[in-house]
Amino acid sequence: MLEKRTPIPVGEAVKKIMAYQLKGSAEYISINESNGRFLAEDLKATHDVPHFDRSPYDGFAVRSADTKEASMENPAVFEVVDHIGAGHVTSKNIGPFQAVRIMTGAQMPEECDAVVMLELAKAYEEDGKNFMSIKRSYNSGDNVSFKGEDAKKGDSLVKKGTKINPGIQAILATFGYAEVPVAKKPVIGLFATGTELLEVHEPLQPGKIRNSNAHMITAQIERAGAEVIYYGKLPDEFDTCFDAVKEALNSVDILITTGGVSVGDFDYLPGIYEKLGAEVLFNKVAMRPGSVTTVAQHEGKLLFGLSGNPSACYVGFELFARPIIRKMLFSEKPHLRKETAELVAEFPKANPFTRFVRTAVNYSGGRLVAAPSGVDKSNIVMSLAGANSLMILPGGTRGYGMGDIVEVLLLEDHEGSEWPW
Ligand SMILES: Nc1nc2c(c(=O)[nH]1)N[C@H]1C(S)=C(S)[C@@H](COP(=O)(O)OP(=O)(O)OC[C@H]3O[C@@H](n4cnc5c(N)ncnc54)[C@H](O)[C@@H]3O)O[C@H]1N2
Ligand code: MOO
Ligand SMILES: [Mg+2]
Repeated sequence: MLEKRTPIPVGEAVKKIMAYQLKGSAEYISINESNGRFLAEDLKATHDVPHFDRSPYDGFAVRSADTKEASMENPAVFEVVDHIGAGHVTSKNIGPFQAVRIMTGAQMPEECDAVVMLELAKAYEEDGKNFMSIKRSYNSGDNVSFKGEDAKKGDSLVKKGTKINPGIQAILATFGYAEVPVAKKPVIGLFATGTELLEVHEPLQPGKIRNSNAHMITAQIERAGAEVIYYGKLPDEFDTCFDAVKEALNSVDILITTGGVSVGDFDYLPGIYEKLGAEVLFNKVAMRPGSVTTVAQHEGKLLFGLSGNPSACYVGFELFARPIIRKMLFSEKPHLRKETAELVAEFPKANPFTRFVRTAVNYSGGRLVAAPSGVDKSNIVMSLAGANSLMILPGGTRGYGMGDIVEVLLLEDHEGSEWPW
């Protein structure tokens, strides 16, 4: 007899998954490989930056007290007793009315407390000695880049769980992280099920289609920050699928399958979970697409049975698999970021289910506007290409139209949200 499934709200389904404390772990990798990875520790300043006072200009380091009387009519004259570029430190003691020709980035001589830009000084030579004169006065600290101006030792800089970007690369290098503590990428196994599936290089045959889900989900897993082991496609045969799933579970943190999860005669995933003795957390969600998304837990591992229908598969991954992956990457905001946008399309028909419409959001005159990125059906592939977001249209008694303010979940954002439901 056909089993009756009870749909649960999206938020409840996500909560059940997040209750599984799949633990992330850390590893050290070369800074050269760390861009795009997720920090496994808070970053703190381990020393002042810069760690010495330095010149921010090419110019002359002076003692500001010696400049006090300088004016257009009465220039102050300095003997230039040394000449240093960045990386060099003067060994001279700088006395009254002496200066050091200093280049950007070079350490300030101890006695000097101001820098005159080259353009504002007149340099000349007399009797084999170097001099320069200035026509204005300087205050202590003028044109000095002070120790600790960029960061003070102990400052909190970047939070654990943040995705490493080019700016964070600069910080890591500044503090000498040749090896960077990052979250180990969770290992996600992937099977695409379906006797109808052809590999990407195979010519079309009657009744068969190319396996697009495997490539799509692989890219989604990578976008989420995890590592994928693609085990290939499986025919709709119970024993073959059961053995493959059981075996793969030994080597992965999470196992994702696509297809075979609904109520069809060749939809074997529900039977496979049962034979495994896995605990099914839910097998129906009150949403479209992706209503058949099923998640089970077996010996501390999660099994995601995503729909075979491409758009349903895509949405199921983003709402349910992405957050647990991000959690294993130490994110405090593992869910998709939610924003509001103005709808620039018509959805006149009321729908009983909450819909997640593949959407392109864009800025227009300072506002965020949302338009569907193609046909809104779960078996559609083409609308996925232009989707940078999922528009949430709650189920109810009315449709939605131009100008309505809707909520959107951003797919390519790196901030995330703590809990959008
Ligand atoms: N009687 C009912 N039939 C269906 C129901 C239902 O509630 N009662 N739910 C429908 C909904 S909603 C969805 S979504 C699909 C889910 O189907 P499955 O997850 O079991 O997936 P399959 O049956 O294996 O395939 C569905 C569809 O997707 C195509 N597919 C599968 N794998 C791939 C792939 N790797 N790449 C591209 N396309 C793929 C497959 O050929 C089918 O067309 O069930 C409805 N039916
Ligand atoms: O609900 Mo199915 O899971 O739309 O696509
Ligand atoms: Mg099916």
